Amino acid sequence: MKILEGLKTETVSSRIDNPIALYSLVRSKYKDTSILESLGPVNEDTARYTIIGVIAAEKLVCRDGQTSYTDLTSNSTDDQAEFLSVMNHWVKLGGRRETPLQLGAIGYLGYEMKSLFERYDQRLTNDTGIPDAYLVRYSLMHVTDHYAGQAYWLLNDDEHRKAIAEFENAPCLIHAEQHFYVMGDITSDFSEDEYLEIIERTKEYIRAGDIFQANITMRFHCRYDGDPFILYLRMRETTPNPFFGYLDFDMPLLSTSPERFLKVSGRSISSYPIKGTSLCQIDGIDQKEELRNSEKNRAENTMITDLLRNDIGRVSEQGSVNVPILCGVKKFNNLYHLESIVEGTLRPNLKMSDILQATFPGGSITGAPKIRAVDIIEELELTQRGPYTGMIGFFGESGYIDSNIAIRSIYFNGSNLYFHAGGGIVVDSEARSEYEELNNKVRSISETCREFNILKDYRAQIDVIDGKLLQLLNERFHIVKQVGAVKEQYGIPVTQSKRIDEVLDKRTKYGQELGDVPPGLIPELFTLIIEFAMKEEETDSAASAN
Ligand SMILES: C=C(O[C@@H]1C=C(C(=O)O)C=C[C@H]1O)C(=O)O
Repeated sequence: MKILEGLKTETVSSRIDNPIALYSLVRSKYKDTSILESLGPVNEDTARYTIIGVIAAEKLVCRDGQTSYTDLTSNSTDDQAEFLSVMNHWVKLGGRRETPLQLGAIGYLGYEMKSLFERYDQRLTNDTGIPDAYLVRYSLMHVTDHYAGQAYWLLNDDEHRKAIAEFENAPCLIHAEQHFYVMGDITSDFSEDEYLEIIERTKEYIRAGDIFQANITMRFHCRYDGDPFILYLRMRETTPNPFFGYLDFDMPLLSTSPERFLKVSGRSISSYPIKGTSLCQIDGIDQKEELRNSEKNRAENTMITDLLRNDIGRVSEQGSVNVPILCGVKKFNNLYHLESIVEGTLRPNLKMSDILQATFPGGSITGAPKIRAVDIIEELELTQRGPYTGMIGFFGESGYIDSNIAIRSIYFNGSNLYFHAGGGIVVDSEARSEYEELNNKVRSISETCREFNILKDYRAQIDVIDGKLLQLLNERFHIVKQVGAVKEQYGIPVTQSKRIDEVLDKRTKYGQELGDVPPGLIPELFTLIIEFAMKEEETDSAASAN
């Protein structure tokens, strides 16, 4: 099948200054839309652009090693497409536009796409149904440059002018469907003990000399209902990070990643490996210097930085690779991470596939050396990673690429949502603190999901009522103690069968009149209360007898 040619891109300026509101409207009108956002303080490099994929023209979807390419304008599909040749066709490296002001594709390459580049062991199977890769090439996009305070439409089809006019004139409000709920508890595939055991096995491989480091991860899931975009809107508030995105594909994917994988602009290529994690505060004490000086975390990061130098070196001019920052401490919400920067100058005449071949999957989520680490991961982990630890990004037709490492990300298959977390394991890793670190990494996602638990409001009401019940019980037993004292003083026996029968009878009848109290509960509950009350009275008498 003929793949659509990259047509001349036209740039039209836009007055819209609230891209997330625009996106909420875009997704209500079109299929396969997407938004990439960089959240946090705006500067020249990060939090600069918001990129919205508005009208989809082509898509590329990979499942179990099979790639299908669809030309959405004619609705024709080729089920035997070659993933990398389509990507090479879509992205021409070395273009002169060094910003995302160019049409292009948005989407993800999941971790399983690794098998395009190397013969890795394959043991785990896809049990979620999420495609291994999903990329959409757009003929209408909207890009906001927050640093320059400007916004643009990019289009290659005059027909889209009507849509642009409609969006420009629409009220700038966030459109979101009614609800998003999470049902039941979040469960993980490993129990804590199993995870600790896996960490020990990883360390055995390290001691045996197979690897220096492996990034071992686990999956969490729970049931959901409704529109995941509502969760995305909330995550923007709870955990703003520089590599956010929402891909509104057949199975939506949202990312709150802090980590840049690859940026390509003109001939420069860079990667910002993150490795080394700590809560910002432990017992009220700031952990920045602790992390900066942690030998273990610095070693973890340095190994991966070295791996990235090697990977980027494979596509860079000789002598051009350098590391302007090694182990810088950066704050991402409640976490500090060590982040390095590796950059190089691309050799001329490279293709997109050369870059992926040299670097994918990212070293920070595999370990070192990469190939052996990936095989060990396949042996030790319990589930496929899906989009997690792959890359999510923008692939511009003139060669501007910006992408994240798809960590702190959630994918949705219609009934369940899934997210994963993990960390780099080295020889001196302590299994229990690795488990804690992993939980710190998912905390913002799991806590935000819990806010949407369908039972949350009811549970809160029950908590209040239970509080009142407990106070009343406390009052009741306070009086029971006084009764005990009186019985003791006047020699009245603690057990008063007639009174017990009376109380049980009256309470049971009153319970029935109330209507909602289950009939069997009251006699059982009050028998128990009276039993304990008599014990209290007896203890009281015994105490005063002593
Ligand atoms: C694997 C994850 O994170 C990776 C591991 C890190 C670490 O070990 O310190 C830090 C950032 C990521 O490269 C994750 O968040 O799930």
